[in-house]
Amino acid sequence: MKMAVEEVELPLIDISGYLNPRKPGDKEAVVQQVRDAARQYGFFQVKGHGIPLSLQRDLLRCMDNVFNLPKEQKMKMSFLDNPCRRGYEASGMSHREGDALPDAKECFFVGRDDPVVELSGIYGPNIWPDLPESDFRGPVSSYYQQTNELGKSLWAILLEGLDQPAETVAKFSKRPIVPMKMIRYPPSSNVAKGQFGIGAHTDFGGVTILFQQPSKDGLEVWHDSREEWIDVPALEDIYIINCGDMIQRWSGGAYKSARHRVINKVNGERLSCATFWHGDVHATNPLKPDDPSNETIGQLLAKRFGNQYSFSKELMADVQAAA
Ligand SMILES: O=C(O)CCC(=O)C(=O)O
Ligand SMILES: [Fe+2]
Repeated sequence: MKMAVEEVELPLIDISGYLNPRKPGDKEAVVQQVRDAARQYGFFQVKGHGIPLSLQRDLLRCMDNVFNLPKEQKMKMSFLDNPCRRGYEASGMSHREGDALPDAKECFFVGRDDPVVELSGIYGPNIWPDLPESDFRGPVSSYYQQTNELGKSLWAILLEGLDQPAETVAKFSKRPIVPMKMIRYPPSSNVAKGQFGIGAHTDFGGVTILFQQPSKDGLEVWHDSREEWIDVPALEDIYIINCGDMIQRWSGGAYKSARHRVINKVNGERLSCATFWHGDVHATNPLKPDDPSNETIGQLLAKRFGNQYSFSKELMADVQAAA
């Protein structure tokens, strides 16, 4: 393993100047910092994001509540039995190429809560654990809404950084696909040698909004030109934002989709929650509106998850037929 000569830190950007500008130039300053970070790292830390600390703490409590349910109760909510891949994923169920062992993490997925299943489960209802409203569904739903809004604002900032009007985001946010994944990593002492909390990967799509349990370090981001992993601290009220493969592709490589992984560094469990803001299923690259060969978000999604889920052929047919 290569030793770092000097510690590199991801840029920390206060985006409140964009969300609530007080004077001329506030928005532009944020756009510029985000553009630089997305170009250089594909990842950055964010404060001034507007998500209340009390809601973040509620979310942690809800994650504890669902993951502490008995194993049989969790397995009854298995995402493999759910038409929309919502619900529980047990430890050891996802395996990344090149890794000796499957990921140690367990997850719980929610998404847009639509009443009926559509498009092979791209849209549809969530599954909720049998817990009082205030111990899961209520706070999780509010948190989901808030990160949804934040995702849209971040997209607007990223688009402005590519000399697009912020309104361009409206072209692909009528009914955006926004899966949210709550994650629990086992204590480092329970993880086998060679096993990662989550193995090295890039995120598939648009903007990822990552919440980490304060002081539970573990995330590492690959820095291409330095050829080393950068440690990302888990700090209270600081979000980690990154660009997925679709953004890298759409921006012609201007913004990076960086590889990252999690090795739980602490002795206790580590909680995190990632919201993946992709966009409308039939939307194409808003930066090249006239390119007829552009794939839709739904097609890219079906392709990427082709080898992971059996439903994917059906999904591909559905997104094609409806396009
Ligand atoms: O838990 C984390 O800190 C990162 C999770 C992640 O990279 C993912 O779910 O794609
Ligand atoms: Fe990721």
